[in-house]
Amino acid sequence: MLFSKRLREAADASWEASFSHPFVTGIADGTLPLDRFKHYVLNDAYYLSCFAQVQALGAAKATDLHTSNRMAAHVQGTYGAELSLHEKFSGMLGITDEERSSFQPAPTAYAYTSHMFRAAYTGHLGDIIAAILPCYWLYYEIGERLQGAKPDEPIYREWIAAYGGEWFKELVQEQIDRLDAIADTVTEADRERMQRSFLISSRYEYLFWDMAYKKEQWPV
Ligand SMILES: Cc1ncc(C[n+]2csc(CCO)c2C)c(N)n1
Repeated sequence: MLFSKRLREAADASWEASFSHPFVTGIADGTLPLDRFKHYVLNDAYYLSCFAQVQALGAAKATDLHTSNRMAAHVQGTYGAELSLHEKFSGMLGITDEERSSFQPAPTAYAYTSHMFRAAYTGHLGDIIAAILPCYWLYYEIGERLQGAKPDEPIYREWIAAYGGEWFKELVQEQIDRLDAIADTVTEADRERMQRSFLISSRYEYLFWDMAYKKEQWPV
């Protein structure tokens, strides 16, 4: 069985929990209150800037020039996503420069990005791909599921459109193929560590919706 298939099956319960989380279903039917989406956007901007750094560490840890180049190209893709997130959604949601500059990540955003940095600094490229793949792949599956949805709220229609489409599918498949190729060359202990990391990221993806839905803050 392909390593990626083994991971996808192991993560199924937490992915199903993401699909049915009220934040996700609330985007699809347009009932999600905008203040919760704004909490998501602010934390996601922080998440994306860390994600790009982790991808760049992947470029540095790659052992051939082609892979370094592709990982660096993915950094640029994340930058593009971050820019449109800031530009489109900040205007639509009335996020001010002050709000952005004084923003501090909520506990879950901080913990999830710390998990990815841990994989990046302590592991090899396979550990990095394992930690960042749920981000690509889960959003692709959510994008597919939400394609038929036409919420009244234009922001949510934009969000749904961002994760549908062929360009995104190709990026996701590229990282899945990269993970499977690396998995063939490493030890079983490496594969087990990569699987654990993939599962932790999958659980954090669920917690990220929950963080936004509950407008999670630091307790003190
Ligand atoms: C918490 C969280 N998880 C996943 C994504 C989606 N995402 C972020 S970067 C990237 C790769 C290239 O753009 C993808 C798919 C998100 N935005 N926020």
